[in-house]
Amino acid sequence: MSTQPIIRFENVSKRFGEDTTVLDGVSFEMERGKFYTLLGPSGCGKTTILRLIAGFSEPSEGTIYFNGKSVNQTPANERQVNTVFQDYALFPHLNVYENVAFGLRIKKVKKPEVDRRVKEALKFVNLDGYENREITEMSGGQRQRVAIARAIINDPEVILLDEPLSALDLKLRSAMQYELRELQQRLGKTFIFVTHDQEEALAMSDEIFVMNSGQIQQSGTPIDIYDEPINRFVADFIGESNIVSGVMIEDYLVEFNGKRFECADAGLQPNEKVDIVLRPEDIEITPVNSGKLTVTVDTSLFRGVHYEISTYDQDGNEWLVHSTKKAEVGMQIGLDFIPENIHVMRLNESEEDYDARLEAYGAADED
Ligand SMILES: Nc1ncnc2c1ncn2[C@@H]1O[C@H](COP(=O)(O)OP(=O)(O)OP(=O)(O)O)[C@@H](O)[C@H]1O
Repeated sequence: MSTQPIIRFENVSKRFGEDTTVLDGVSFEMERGKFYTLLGPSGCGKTTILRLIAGFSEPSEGTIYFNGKSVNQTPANERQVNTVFQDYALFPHLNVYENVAFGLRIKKVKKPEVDRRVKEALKFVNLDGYENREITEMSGGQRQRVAIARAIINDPEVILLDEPLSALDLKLRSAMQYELRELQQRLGKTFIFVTHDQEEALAMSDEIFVMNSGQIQQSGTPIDIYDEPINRFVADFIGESNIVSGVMIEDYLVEFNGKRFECADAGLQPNEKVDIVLRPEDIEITPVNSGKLTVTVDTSLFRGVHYEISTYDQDGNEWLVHSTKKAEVGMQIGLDFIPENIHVMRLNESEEDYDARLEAYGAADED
């Protein structure tokens, strides 16, 4: 099997008119058989990337490759791609069988083969026996599965999913997250999933592309992105964080909150201004005299596994802590953290420079 990326974007931009740049020189590669998630706030360009891959839209600049060949001139119906839309775009006047068979009917596939493939696709999504049901009689989760059966029936190499879970209630949504992931692994196809829900992205993906304003800010495994965010935007978007400004005094020594702390980062300029991230679950509560910072407890909420404790320091900055220890509101406490959990971020570092620096200094591997 080919080892080249199944999809490659090379400097792809998308503009509408003179003033609207929706994608700005985006480059990435996607491997066969992986679950990718495009994650970012509303309007950052996620759907635009899906539309370009599907061939519903053309790049203003740059090249899109499938299996190493440019598809800039390839019409949508000749691409090895199928899309599951947010509202599933099922035909309400057709039953389950006819909805799933639709793509094969268009291709004039013979009846016995249509029968066989529809049955197979429905079995795959655990809907065998539902052939004659009307779409209007199916629940949200079942409709989702019909949409997936319809998407896989032509055996595409890539399946695009544009916020397919956003219409479902919370409980069904997490069940479907699990189901989709499991289905992708059974199928072994490349899935490209769009969401603005970071927990969903972390739970489901092999790789996440975090997007903002038409650019990919960072790509990597959920753990990489959570543990080593490249900048303030990614740190803030992926999970709750304490983010403060600081100064890198020298390799492995950083200053914030008026104090100096040992850290695991290196390869920056002496006295370079940086942003610091400390995750709430990486902070320990201690007595005042043994903490690295002294704070006052503002609120404390019990969240089942841990307390979510909001505190503030002498300058009024908030420090959020997740701890199994209880802390009384109004009390002064100490906060402790290990050097490896102080994440230092350069203010404007490109992903390539960032990756090269981590490789050179091994900061990511020390904990
Ligand atoms: N045909 C168009 N003409 C002008 N602007 C457009 C057009 N299509 C999309 N846009 C703009 O492109 C930007 C990106 O849109 P896109 O749908 O890719 O975002 P998104 O990240 O998928 O957002 P959401 O999560 O809200 O769906 C938006 O600001 C949108 O208004």
